[in-house]
Amino acid sequence: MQKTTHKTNSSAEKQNVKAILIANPTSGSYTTHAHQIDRIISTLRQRGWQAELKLTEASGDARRLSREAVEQHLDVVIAIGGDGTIHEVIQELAGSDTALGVLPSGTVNVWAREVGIPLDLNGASEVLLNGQTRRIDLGKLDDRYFLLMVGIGVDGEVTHAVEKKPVKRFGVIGYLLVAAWWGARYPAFRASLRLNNQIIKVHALQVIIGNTQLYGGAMKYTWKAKCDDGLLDICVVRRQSILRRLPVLLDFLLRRRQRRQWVRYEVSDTINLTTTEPVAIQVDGEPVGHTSTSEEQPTRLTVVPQSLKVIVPQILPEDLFSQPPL
Ligand SMILES: Nc1ncnc2c1ncn2[C@@H]1O[C@H](COP(=O)(O)OP(=O)(O)OP(=O)(O)O)[C@@H](O)[C@H]1O
Repeated sequence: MQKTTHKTNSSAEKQNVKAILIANPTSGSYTTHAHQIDRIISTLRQRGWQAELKLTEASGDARRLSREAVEQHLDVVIAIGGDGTIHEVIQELAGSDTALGVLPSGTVNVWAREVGIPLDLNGASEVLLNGQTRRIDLGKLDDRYFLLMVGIGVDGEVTHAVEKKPVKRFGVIGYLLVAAWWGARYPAFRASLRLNNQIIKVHALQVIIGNTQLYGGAMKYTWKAKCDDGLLDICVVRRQSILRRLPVLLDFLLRRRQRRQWVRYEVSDTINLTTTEPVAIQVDGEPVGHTSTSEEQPTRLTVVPQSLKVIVPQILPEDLFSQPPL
């Protein structure tokens, strides 16, 4: 991966930082990391941070604690969990001056992988102390913010199915089994997307609308996306016969150039989407209902430029950011 370096004078800035660490104890690898967290908090305090740890007890707690952090004008909310916990936190950090920091302890940790935050917590805590702060865009699906992407179609169905079934407890393996089942039998859907300057009609297996590039920790559907350019990237995977689906998936997994032939790729800052039948949606990996079939009230996606402060490594993937450091 190509990398670029933007040095900022972060060590001077990062003293007297007021932070809360919000940990999801049910996230993928939390139990194996729990012992490290106390030591990391001690280190942060030694470096002049006011840092307090709170554990969530249920879904929704991370959002509530983040709202309180913004109200108290804290500098940083550190999410200890995966992309689902981050998804809750950004709902309240959006539009504020409170920055998102991450100690990744989820199953896949797409955001951490995307920007190069180390998956070992000591490495990730170094990023908190010596990283840089950037402002990035957030996408919005109706009233809900998203950091990574919205998926409509096969992955929406898979996310909804995993949520309902006991396979969730088998982690990535359970998810892959459900994905294989749905990937083979999913019928295509018809969608209409009204973008800035055009209306496109598609017959698709999958529509991905990305603020960032990485998908599922491995693939890139929206491979041209920049997280601070004021635009969303749209990748429509066209309908394929059942026999063709596996080779198409392999093209994406192996990031082969030829994957481009299977998709329609667009960019826009607004997308009004309708489908002929309701289609399942996932947002940052969370299941969130179905698409609208009504032209009068379409499913609406927008981008909110520069709405989230994030702490990221000094060395970033060069093709993910378009703006200079703060
Ligand atoms: N204490 C809790 N009990 C139950 N669910 C929780 C709790 N705290 C948060 N959650 C929910 O758990 C879900 C999954 O969390 P999270 O995404 O952090 O972990 P993960 O699924 O292991 O990681 P990833 O999304 O990176 O694969 C989220 O929807 C979040 O809202």
